[in-house]
Amino acid sequence: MKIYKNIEDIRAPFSHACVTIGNFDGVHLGHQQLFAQVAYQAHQQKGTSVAITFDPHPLQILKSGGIKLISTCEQKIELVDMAGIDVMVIVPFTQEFAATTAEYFVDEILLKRIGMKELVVGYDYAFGKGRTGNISFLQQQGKEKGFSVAVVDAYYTQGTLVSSTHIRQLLAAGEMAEARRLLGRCYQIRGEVQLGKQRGGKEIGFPTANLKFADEDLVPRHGVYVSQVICDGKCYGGVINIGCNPTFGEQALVAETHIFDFNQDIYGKPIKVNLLEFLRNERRFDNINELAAQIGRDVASARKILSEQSKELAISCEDKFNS
Ligand SMILES: Cc1cc2nc3c(=O)[nH]c(=O)nc-3n(C[C@H](O)[C@H](O)[C@H](O)COP(=O)(O)O)c2cc1C
Ligand SMILES: Nc1ncnc2c1ncn2[C@@H]1O[C@H](COP(=O)(O)OP(=O)(O)O)[C@@H](O)[C@H]1O
Repeated sequence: MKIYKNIEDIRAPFSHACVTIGNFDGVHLGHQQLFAQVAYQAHQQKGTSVAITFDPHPLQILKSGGIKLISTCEQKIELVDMAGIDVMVIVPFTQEFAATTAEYFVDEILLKRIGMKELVVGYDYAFGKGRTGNISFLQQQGKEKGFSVAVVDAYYTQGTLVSSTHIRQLLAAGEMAEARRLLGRCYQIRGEVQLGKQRGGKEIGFPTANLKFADEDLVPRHGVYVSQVICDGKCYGGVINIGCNPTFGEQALVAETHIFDFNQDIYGKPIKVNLLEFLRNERRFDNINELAAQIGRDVASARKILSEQSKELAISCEDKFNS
C-alpha cells in the first residue's frame, strides 16, 4: 500500500480512483465493509482503491478534551493495508484544514488531486466545515461533477450496531470478547518496552515488560487480563496488568506484561499485546508475598484459558499480525 502523509505529495491523480473517507478509529467490521466495497469497485474497473483519513483525529482538534482512540495511526495503517487498499492518504488535520468547505474538498482534493471517479461512504458520513458534506450533498455533487456515490448501510452483527463509540464503551468495561467480535480481531495495545522500577523480576519473581499510554490512547478497564504478546515476530502467552501498582503506593498508570516461557532483555523493543479476557481488578496487597502468590494464580488461570482457546486464538498470532 502506498501512503501519502501530505496531499501535496500526490503528484498526479490515480487511475480510476475509488475512494472512501473516514476516521476509521479501530478499523472495525463496519469500516471493513467500506474497504471491501472500495476494493471491489476498484478491482471491477481496474482502478485504484484509496482510503482517506485524518491525523490527528479531527475531534482531537475540534472537541475540548479531545477523544480517546482505539487504534494508533500506525495500527490504522497496518489494518487498512491488510484490508487490501492500494493507497492511503493521511491528511494532517489542523484548525485551518477544519475550515475547508465541503465543496473545496470535493473539487480540489477529491477530484483534482486524487482523480476520484467513485466514492464509497458510510450511511452517516459527513465532512467539511459544519459537516455540510453530507450524503445528499455528495450525491448532488456526483451528478454535477461526474462521480458515483455508493452508500454502505449500517453494519450489524447479531443485532448489535458496530461503532467505534460502542467499542470504546466495551473496552472501558473490560468486555474483550465482545470488543473482539465487533473489531473482527483482538483489541491490541503496543509500544516500546520502558524501564520500570526493577521490582518485577528481582523482588516479585515475575518480570514485566512495561508500556506507557499516550494522552490520546484509550485506556481499557484497569485490571489483569489474559494476553498474547507479539515480540520479534513471535507470539507468546502472557498476563497484563493495567493499573497503578497500589501495593507500592505508585500513581502512574502503566501496562505491565509478564510473558510466558520467555527470558530476554527487550528494553526499547516494540511489542504488541492482545488483550483477550479480563481476569480481575487490580488491588492493594499487604505485602509482596501475597501479590506474588496472586500473580502466580493469574498466570495459572491465563495458561488454562490460552490452552482452552488455542484453536480460535491461533489466527490472532498469524504472521500478518506479527510483522
Ligand atoms: C498479572 C499481574 C497482576 C498484577 N496485579 C497487581 C495488583 O493487583 N496490585 C498491584 O499493586 N500490582 C499488581 N501488579 C503489578 C506489580 O505490582 C508490578 O508488576 C510490579 O510492581 C513490578 O513493577 P516494575 O515492572 O516497575 O518493576 C500485577 C502485575 C502482573 C504482571
Ligand atoms: N518473561 C518475561 N516477561 C516480561 N519481561 C521479561 C521477561 N523476561 C525478561 N524480561 C525482561 O525484563 C524486564 C522486566 O523486568 P522487571 O524486573 O519487571 O523490570 P522493570 O521494572 O524495568 O519492568 C523486561 O522489560 C524485559 O526486558
